Amino acid sequence: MTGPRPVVLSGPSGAGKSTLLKMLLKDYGNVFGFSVSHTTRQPRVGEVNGKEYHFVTRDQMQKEIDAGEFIEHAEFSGNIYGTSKAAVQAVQARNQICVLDIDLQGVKSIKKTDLKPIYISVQAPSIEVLEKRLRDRRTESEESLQKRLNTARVDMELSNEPGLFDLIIVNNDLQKAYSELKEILAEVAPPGVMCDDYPRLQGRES
Ligand SMILES: Nc1nc2c(ncn2[C@@H]2O[C@H](COP(=O)(O)OP(=O)(O)O)[C@@H](O)[C@H]2O)c(=O)[nH]1
Ligand SMILES: Nc1ncnc2c1ncn2[C@@H]1O[C@H](COP(=O)(O)OP(=O)(O)O)[C@@H](O)[C@H]1O
Repeated sequence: MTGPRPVVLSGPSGAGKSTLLKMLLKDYGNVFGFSVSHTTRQPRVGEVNGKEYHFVTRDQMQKEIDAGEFIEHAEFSGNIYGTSKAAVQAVQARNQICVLDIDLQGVKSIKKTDLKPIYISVQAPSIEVLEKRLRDRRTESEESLQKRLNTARVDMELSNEPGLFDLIIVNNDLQKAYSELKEILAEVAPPGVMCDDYPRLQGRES
């Protein structure tokens, strides 16, 4: 793989990965590009096919996995999620730094590839806070919420494994978490880009 190192964001459902990613892409959307995963889960209200995910059926996804079109895939909370080769190539073709939002199984799979990203884990301050955030988000059924909380407990435990992540961001105060994210991304972004003035200079700040 050539070009700048990609970035992996992982961490429990509800920890704040999508929120931080949205902030990053709003401010630095010409520097970073999101790797749009495939999933068999149903779209949430407001989610657009091809933007947050490529929403596909299990049959369709399994066929593409069998055809070798995925870099990695995993079963999460009763659905398949996966990163296609095309998703990463699309970002790299735009000369952007590729950002992947994947679960812990995805992290372990990506570690076996030659992608060599920076690995960042986003964690909530506690399981209680995580549960409140997930409930307040109102995207999950009680069953899906419980599955996510169970997976989150495992994620919180395993993510502390030395060497697994380059950085663990505890997302308590959102602005502080975002600053920490920008600070580590300065290591992969072109010099000077991650300065606070960049979004304003690009006319990207609201
Ligand atoms: N392994 C893997 N995990 C993914 C991929 N895309 C999303 N995920 C993970 O799947 C989990 C569930 O995602 P989602 O259903 O969007 O729920 P949310 O994280 O609560 O917003 C999250 O932990 C994501 O990081 C992928 O392509 N591969
Ligand atoms: N620092 C924070 N403080 C309070 N609420 C937050 C914070 N970060 C994210 N949230 C909220 O928590 C919920 C889960 O965040 P989200 O970005 O969807 O998590 P993830 O993508 O990791 O599943 C969302 O409703 C979001 O608005």
